[in-house]
Amino acid sequence: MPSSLFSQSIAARLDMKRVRVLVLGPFLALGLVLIVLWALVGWFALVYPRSLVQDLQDDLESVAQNAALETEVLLRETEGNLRTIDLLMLTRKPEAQDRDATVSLLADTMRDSARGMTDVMLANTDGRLWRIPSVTGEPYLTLGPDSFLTALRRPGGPGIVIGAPLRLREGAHLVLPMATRLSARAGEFDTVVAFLDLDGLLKLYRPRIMRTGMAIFLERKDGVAMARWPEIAGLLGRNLKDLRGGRVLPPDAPASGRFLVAESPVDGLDRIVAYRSLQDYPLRLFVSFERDRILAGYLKQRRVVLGFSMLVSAIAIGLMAWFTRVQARARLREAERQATSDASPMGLFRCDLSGRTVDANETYLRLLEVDRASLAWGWLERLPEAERETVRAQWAALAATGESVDRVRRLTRRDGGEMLVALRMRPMRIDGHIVAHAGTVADISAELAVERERERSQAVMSALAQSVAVMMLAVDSDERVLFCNKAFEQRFDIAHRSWVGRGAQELLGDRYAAVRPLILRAFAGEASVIEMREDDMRDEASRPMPLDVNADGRGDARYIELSYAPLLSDAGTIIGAYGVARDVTEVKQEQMRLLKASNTDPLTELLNRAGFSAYVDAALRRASDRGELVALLYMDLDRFKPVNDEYGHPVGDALLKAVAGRLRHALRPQDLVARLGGDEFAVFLHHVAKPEDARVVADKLVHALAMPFRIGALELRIGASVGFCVQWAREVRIDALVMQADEQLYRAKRAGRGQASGSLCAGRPQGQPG
Ligand SMILES: Nc1nc2c(ncn2[C@@H]2O[C@H](COP(=O)(O)OP(=O)(O)OP(=O)(O)O)[C@@H](O)[C@H]2O)c(=O)[nH]1
Repeated sequence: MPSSLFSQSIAARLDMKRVRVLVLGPFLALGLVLIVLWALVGWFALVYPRSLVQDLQDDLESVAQNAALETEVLLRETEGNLRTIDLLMLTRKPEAQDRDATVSLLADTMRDSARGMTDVMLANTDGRLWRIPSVTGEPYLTLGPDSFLTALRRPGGPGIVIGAPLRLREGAHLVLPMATRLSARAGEFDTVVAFLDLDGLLKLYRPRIMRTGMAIFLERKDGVAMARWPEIAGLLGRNLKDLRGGRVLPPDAPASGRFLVAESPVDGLDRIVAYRSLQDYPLRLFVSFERDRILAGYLKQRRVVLGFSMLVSAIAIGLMAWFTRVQARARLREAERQATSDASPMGLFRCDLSGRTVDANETYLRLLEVDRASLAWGWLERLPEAERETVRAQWAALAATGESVDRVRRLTRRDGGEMLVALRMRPMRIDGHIVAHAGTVADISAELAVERERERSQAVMSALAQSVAVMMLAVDSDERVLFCNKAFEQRFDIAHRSWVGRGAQELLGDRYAAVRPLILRAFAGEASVIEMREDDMRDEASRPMPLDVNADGRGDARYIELSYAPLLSDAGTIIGAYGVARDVTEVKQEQMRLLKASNTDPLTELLNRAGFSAYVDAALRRASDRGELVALLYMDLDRFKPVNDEYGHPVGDALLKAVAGRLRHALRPQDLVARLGGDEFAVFLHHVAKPEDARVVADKLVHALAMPFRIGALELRIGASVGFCVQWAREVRIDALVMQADEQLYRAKRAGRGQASGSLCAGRPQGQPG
């Protein structure tokens, strides 16, 4: 496997590991918390109660031991007292022992001073007991022959016996009898009995009861209840075996121990018990505690702990669900970021504060021909080897200072080709601290080539625009000047490039009004071309070039052709307008000269038939628009043919010229005069004030031509017949006018020549203003 692929797979594995840690980390942490929590809960639910019981049993055991010791001490003291009496009695006479003064003194002393001992008596074999001293001589108490004392008399029986609790008198405290055989019979007495005050014994126990629910119970090994605190009425003296569920430890049971009682026969409660056997007496001391009472506190705690644990678990599960959702969203965002980053036409990268690239998209890798394993400084391989270390040091310094980078670098491809790369980098800040850098890399080789090409073509275009004679102007959609060429600058006397940012109106001055409609049409997407006399551009509004009958195409008038078109962006949207203004005076003059030639009679330089027809058409339209009266006069020279015949055509031609001159002289400059052919002439009058004016003009012409003509040395007389008609321009067509005028001419000729005949129209037509 190639080393780069190998390290790439390691990098991928490391990346996956990082992702897994990030994804699973919170779940593992929460899972761990839950495991620890429930382990603690398990310990608390299963182990802790047992240890509670054990601790309690330890306590109970210690109480039992101490209480047993104290009981034993008390019993021993009592036994000691019994032995003392026994010894004393050995020294006394056997008669009337119960009244012996010394023994009585001793007994009294013991009653008063011995701990717990309330009385001492002597017993005979049939179970009757006498106090010491016996005041009455009568037995104080009768136990009967089968009392506990019988055990003393059994051969091999115990040296000392303890009887069941009894009352010496009705209503007196319970006492515990303890007896021993006298070493020597004293009369009928063979036994001395001491009575221990049970209350005194219980007083010993009471301080041991540390809490409610605790009990101390003294039991004789055969099962007889000897003492209990707290007291239970009717219990003492009874054998446990006789109670429900009662049970007695076997004689060979260990001297001490502990156990759980499911249900105590004494009070019917479940108890935890520790016991201790007295060493020298057949007694056991039980210390117990109500199981429910010790667990009550625990159970309350357990409810709290379980509730708390379930709450924590619910929160943890909720958190996990929330984490899952957050992570799903975050992963989706990350995947989206990754995909869009990879789809970006630009290389995107991030580098740390030491300048090492730590993340990049696919475009970056492809562009710089770097593989992910060598991401950190792989791009340096695109530089000449000699430069790499220097560039690396510079880059690291830039990254350390957090400087923004905007530069273009020339890099070498793996195949040896070159590319130009635009590099931009900016610091990433968190709370004002630079934590990393992010940037873009773009291959601008192609853009640069295009840009250079564009610059070149712009230079060419600009040079062309500056060198041509036509004026060029480009404005943006606010009519601010984007460009105007040298011809424009010169014509409008603007300093070079001083037009930058100025408004078209300011630049064009009084010509703006004429140009603006074209600019607006261009903004609307329409290209338009018009020709104007330059003088007219200064008028309020541009208007088409008027038909000037007398214009001869020469003179001072300059003509401009304006063409405007929309200025389009690369995207095809209109961003302004551009226009070209061309001086077309010479072309115009030539056009007018040709037009004039085609419309002019070369001999007389009057309009010919075609020219007359064209001009009359236009003049009639204009007159119609204005609601004017118009008149058409047809004229034929009288007796012209004889001049030709007599003096030749050149004289005839000269005469025709003279006629033309006289006609022009007789008419207003704006009246149209034409030679229709031969010796026929026509005159069109527009803006006739009243119909009769036409007759006046006709008569004036007849009169003008009746005057002799001087041609060279000749004086020639001819005349003219005129037919005319007058009509409201709005109501007549040209051919009708021609017909009428021709008819009237015919009439004038027939009437003897040298006169005018005409038809005048009726009054002003309806609806026509006066
Ligand atoms: N010199 C000259 N003569 C022309 C020209 N054109 C036409 N004519 C002549 O003009 C004459 C016109 O004829 P008419 O109108 O019958 O002659 P007229 O003598 O005026 O006759 P009335 O009109 O009846 O009086 C003809 O003899 C044509 O040859 C031209 O250009 N030059």
